[in-house]
Amino acid sequence: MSTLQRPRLRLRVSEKFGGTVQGEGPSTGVPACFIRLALCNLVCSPCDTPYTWDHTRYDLRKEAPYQRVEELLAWALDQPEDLVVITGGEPLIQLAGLTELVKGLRAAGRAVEIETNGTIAPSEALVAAGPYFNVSPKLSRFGAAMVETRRLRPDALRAFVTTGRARFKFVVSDPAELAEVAALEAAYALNDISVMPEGTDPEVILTGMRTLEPLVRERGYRLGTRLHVLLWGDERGR
Ligand SMILES: Nc1nc2[nH]cc(C(=O)O)c2c(=O)[nH]1
Ligand code: SF4
Ligand SMILES: [Mg+2]
Repeated sequence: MSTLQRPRLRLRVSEKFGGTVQGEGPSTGVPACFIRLALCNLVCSPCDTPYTWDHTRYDLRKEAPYQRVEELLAWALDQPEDLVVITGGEPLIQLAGLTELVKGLRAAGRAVEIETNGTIAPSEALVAAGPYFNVSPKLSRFGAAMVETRRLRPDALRAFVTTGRARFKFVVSDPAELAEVAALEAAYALNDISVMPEGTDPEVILTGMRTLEPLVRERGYRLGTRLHVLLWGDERGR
């Protein structure tokens, strides 16, 4: 292929690290390496990765340098872990580069999970590349800094459900928020729902799980956690 057909795509990357496990969602505990893409289209106040997007507090020229997709691919394929988690920020903002990256990883036989806030519909090409989508729509408390129409995009949520490769993950800090989860489940026929507590401190996660466990079980959801927080607290790169 000529370079015209296949541009040398680059991605703005916040960090990449291996030697850890998937800490959230259905693959919790699976050995994984991570590529954290920069930039986000939302502005959640409890965000634990503001350095990926908040240019008022961080210098994104330093925090979010460009890297070539081939270089990222070479790095990921050099890691021993079979599972590559692409997170952010919001990875779907950089759709073209993301798609090339996922294609390369899948062609090399890697399992790929994309962590997303569910507001940007995946393209056909991205879905065809074969990642799983861990979709985490923001509830009213977590997304209080935004109007509902910004944090919940009906068309995008439907598009994720239609892929058949999406699982849904909600961060909850008050049991009352489970009613919001149930309303979204009904409105969009969401499948494979896990509910996890909010927090960057192991004690807070554990206490939250103890509170949520009976309520989440009653509703038939999966009790999620943040395993990396339980193990390593707020340490970056885990
Ligand atoms: N170990 C580990 N698992 C994770 N799962 C989702 C993460 C994220 O930041 O999106 C994350 C993370 O930052 N670390
Ligand atoms: S969607 Fe995620 S990365 Fe973006 S601001 Fe909210 S919590 Fe942070
Ligand atoms: Mg995280």
